[in-house]
Amino acid sequence: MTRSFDPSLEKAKALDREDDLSGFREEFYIREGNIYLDGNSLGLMSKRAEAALSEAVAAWRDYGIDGWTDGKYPWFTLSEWLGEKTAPLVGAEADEVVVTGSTTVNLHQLTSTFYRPVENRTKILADALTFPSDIYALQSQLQIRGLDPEEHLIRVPSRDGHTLREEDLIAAMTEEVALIVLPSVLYRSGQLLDMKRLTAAAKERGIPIGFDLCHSIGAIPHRLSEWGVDFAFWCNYKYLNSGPGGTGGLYVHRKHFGRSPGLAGWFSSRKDVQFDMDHRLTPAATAGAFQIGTPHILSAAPLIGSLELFAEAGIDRLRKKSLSQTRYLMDLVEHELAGMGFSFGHPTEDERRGGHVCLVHDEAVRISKSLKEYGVVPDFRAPDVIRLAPIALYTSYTEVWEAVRRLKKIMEEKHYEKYEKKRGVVA
Ligand SMILES: Cc1ncc(COP(=O)(O)O)c(C=O)c1O
Ligand SMILES: Nc1c(O)cccc1C(=O)C[C@H](N)C(=O)O
Repeated sequence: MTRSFDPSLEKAKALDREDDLSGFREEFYIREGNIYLDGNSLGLMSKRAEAALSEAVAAWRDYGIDGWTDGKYPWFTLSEWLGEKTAPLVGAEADEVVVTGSTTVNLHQLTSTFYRPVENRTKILADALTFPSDIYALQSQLQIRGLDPEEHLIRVPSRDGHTLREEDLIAAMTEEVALIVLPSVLYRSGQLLDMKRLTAAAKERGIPIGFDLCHSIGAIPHRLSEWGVDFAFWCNYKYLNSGPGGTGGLYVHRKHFGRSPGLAGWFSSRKDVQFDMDHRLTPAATAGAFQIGTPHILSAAPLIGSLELFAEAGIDRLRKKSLSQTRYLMDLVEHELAGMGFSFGHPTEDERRGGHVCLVHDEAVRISKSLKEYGVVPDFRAPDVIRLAPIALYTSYTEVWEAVRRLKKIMEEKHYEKYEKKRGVVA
């Protein structure tokens, strides 16, 4: 915290007045009186996403089967078209990205494609803090190949339970490692890993490396092609606001174009020969080759509208505001909640934080429930984390200020003590 920090409401209002992105808030449906700080779990609906979904439904109504080739967004090429529009967000070329599948399915696809165990090089390198779905996917990939995950899946431990050290990850990149899969931003603590450094280290050792971008896409800029990242995968329903279960995305560096997909299907095909229906697959010479079956058009459609907003706002401006808002939130926490048992789960430097603030507290589960009753939507992640995500497209500084005011009241009045120390079904 700087000495000159001003915790007043007037300051929050002034920050809103100076904010050149504040107009984007009008694009979203925001529940009156509710402070939504959970856009890193499920982003809010924008009017453009809603319109794009309605347009897709109308195309189905109006064109029937011809919707595959006719209408404003022909379905046959929608996945590639959306990939092209997503590419600037991940720092890739247009044909290195495709919108398809889900995070977990895309990880299965990319592991099936890039994991090539040979002789003593059989291990997959991951970490102890990653999202469980990634671990389950990697464990099952090993099992399919008759390898014991206990022996072949390395999970680099955390020294403090919240963060990872790049040097520990690099030290684990041994000659036994055949594949590396890491998160860009850790889902619980919000730590941002140094993807450039990790990729360079993996390349030096000849190990393919991929990243789970669920908690960074739409929140921070990436330079995947330039860094030489081999592959990446993500969901579009968090910062990209594409709706619950919205179609995910993947990136494959162009040096791998021409590789056969580990999990093939007829949508892996080169478009011009797909309807020849030949039993020999001719994979697309782009990231499109890593699709499997018919695209989920209605689940992808909201992204058409969402990506327009990102093109207009620009990811660099969004990151700048996000850093300013998370810094403001951290300053308020330090100033207003000192001595109340809170600490930050992530490093505090800008270049090592993603888009959310991770508050660690022994009473996290009860405080989270209390916050919800007070109209602030956080999420709780067991055992002791409260995640708070101001979203640059729609959260105001005044809301951040008000959320901390309510949190302070909850702590002062010990309002959380009325709740059971037990998480909800979807926490
Ligand atoms: C980092 C991370 N990886 C994977 C997933 C799983 O994504 P999905 O359920 O869309 O496959 C999530 C969120 O659920 C996540 O946050
Ligand atoms: N995908 C989710 C869902 O279907 C229900 C509740 C939460 C989620 C999430 O996305 C959780 C999220 N991956 C996380 O960062 O914890």
